[in-house]
Amino acid sequence: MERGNEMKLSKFKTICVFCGSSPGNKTSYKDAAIELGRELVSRNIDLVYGGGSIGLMGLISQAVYNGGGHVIGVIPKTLMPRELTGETVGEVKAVADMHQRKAEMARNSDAFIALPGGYGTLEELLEVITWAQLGIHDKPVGLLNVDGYYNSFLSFIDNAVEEGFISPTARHIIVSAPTPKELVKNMEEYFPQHERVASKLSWESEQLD
Ligand SMILES: C/C(=C\CNc1ncnc2c1ncn2[C@@H]1O[C@H](COP(=O)(O)O)[C@@H](O)[C@H]1O)CO
Repeated sequence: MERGNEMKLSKFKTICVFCGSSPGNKTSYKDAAIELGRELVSRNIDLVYGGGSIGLMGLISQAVYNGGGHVIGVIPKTLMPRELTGETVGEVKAVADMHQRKAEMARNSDAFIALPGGYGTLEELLEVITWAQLGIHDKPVGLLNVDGYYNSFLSFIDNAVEEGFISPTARHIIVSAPTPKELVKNMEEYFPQHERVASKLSWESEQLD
């Protein structure tokens, strides 16, 4: 490696990224997916994602793959036909169903990031937040708030805290930032503050198998 071009080190070896199977309407969403992919490569972090080449999923996986990074796509067998998911770059892990997919994605990652996306992304994001709250894992969960896409979601969460449904310490589970660089840095500094309902060990055989 050339002098002055050393790879930045990260405490994360692998990050799981949830993101839209659509590209969204703004160029900034597509740019952010590519920028996050390049940020992972620059820090030597492998990508775990939902597989396929459609929407933001395709852009981030291609960016990591083109940069020489390792890409692992975890796809349920029913979504494997190319007309649904497109071509997949890198390693493909076929799983039986959506539940096994999320467990497999979680097991193989040191942290999670959600880019802009729709129902699928929100469902995946909320599940890993809930798992963190319960103490199933203590991995950082990051929200890449591109162009304020997640402002209304974050306001909703703040309102849930105000209304007494989410504890202020559990609000802290969500780490958010507007750019990939800031987000990964904030996630590197994350330290859980919330009470865990059960220990990680007691959940491991239940949830992540
Ligand atoms: C049925 C649709 C697309 C099928 N293709 C998908 N291939 C792989 N993974 C997918 C697919 N659709 C959703 N996912 C997962 O959910 C997230 C994206 O969902 P969103 O609703 O677009 O936000 C993504 O992280 C994948 O893990 C048409 O949707």
